[in-house]
Amino acid sequence: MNELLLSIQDLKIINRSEESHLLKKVHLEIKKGEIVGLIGESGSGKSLTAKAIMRLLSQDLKAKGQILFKNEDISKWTSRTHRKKLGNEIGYIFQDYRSSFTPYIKIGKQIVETICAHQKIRKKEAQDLAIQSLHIMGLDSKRVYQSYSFQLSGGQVQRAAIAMALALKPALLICDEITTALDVLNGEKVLHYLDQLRNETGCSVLMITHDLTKAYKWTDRMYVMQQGEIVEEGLPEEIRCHHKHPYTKKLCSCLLALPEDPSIKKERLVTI
Ligand SMILES: Nc1ncnc2c1ncn2[C@@H]1O[C@H](COP(=O)(O)OP(=O)(O)OP(=O)(O)O)[C@@H](O)[C@H]1O
Repeated sequence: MNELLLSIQDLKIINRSEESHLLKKVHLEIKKGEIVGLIGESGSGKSLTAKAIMRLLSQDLKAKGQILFKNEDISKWTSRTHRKKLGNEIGYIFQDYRSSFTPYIKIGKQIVETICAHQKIRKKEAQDLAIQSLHIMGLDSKRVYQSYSFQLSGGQVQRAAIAMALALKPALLICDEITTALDVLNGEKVLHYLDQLRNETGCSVLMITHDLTKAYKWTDRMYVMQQGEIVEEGLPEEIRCHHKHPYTKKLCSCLLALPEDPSIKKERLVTI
């Protein structure tokens, strides 16, 4: 678990038109096989960090600094290499999961096309892989395969989008708020599957979330972001119990209940 997969050093993102700094100084590292959490309030720069890793920033934004993936400077990738790496090596599950699918093409067809675009695989094998991935996500795989995205609930589309990203078994999976559209049970199932996938394939995960409880439970290490800067980094237990930054303290104090905290039940009993 020691080999470095991704290293972000001194990342700054500038809005060209306003000359404002959206990201000020971001340092972040992900080792092979690690699940790393990126937490912070809305607008703090979590998705911009993810888009910078994917080189998917809009034209009006300019990135400075260095991002190394498997020791390669991603800014030096040609467009062809970039296209090859996306999906295959770096998977992204968007916060806006509905945009993962074109509404007028069936889900199954889109997953198969994505698999075939990235892997040398026969269509039949890609179809089987698509069905299998949908099934693993707890979906009625055959029905979802034959459906258009507008025929499914938000949570079902979200899980189909996750299935599509996971089918490619990328080395790094960036998950941007992937459980927000899911109910508690399905959210837990998805995170459990991610953990299982990491154990089986050794892939790494960058888990962007507002949900501190989920980050505590499922990540190996966490970064806390505020107003375009990483203000704290540590193991989940360190962030939870020995945080140093006032912003982390504020975040943690908003938590009503954390699992495995024996004092919580007691307090609740007293209140009741
Ligand atoms: N294309 C853009 N042009 C100008 N500003 C942008 C652009 N994209 C994002 N921003 C701004 O950059 C800041 C960080 O946005 P980002 O989407 O990274 O936040 P976030 O931490 O992911 O928030 P949330 O949790 O709400 O998704 C915000 O103030 C946002 O308005």
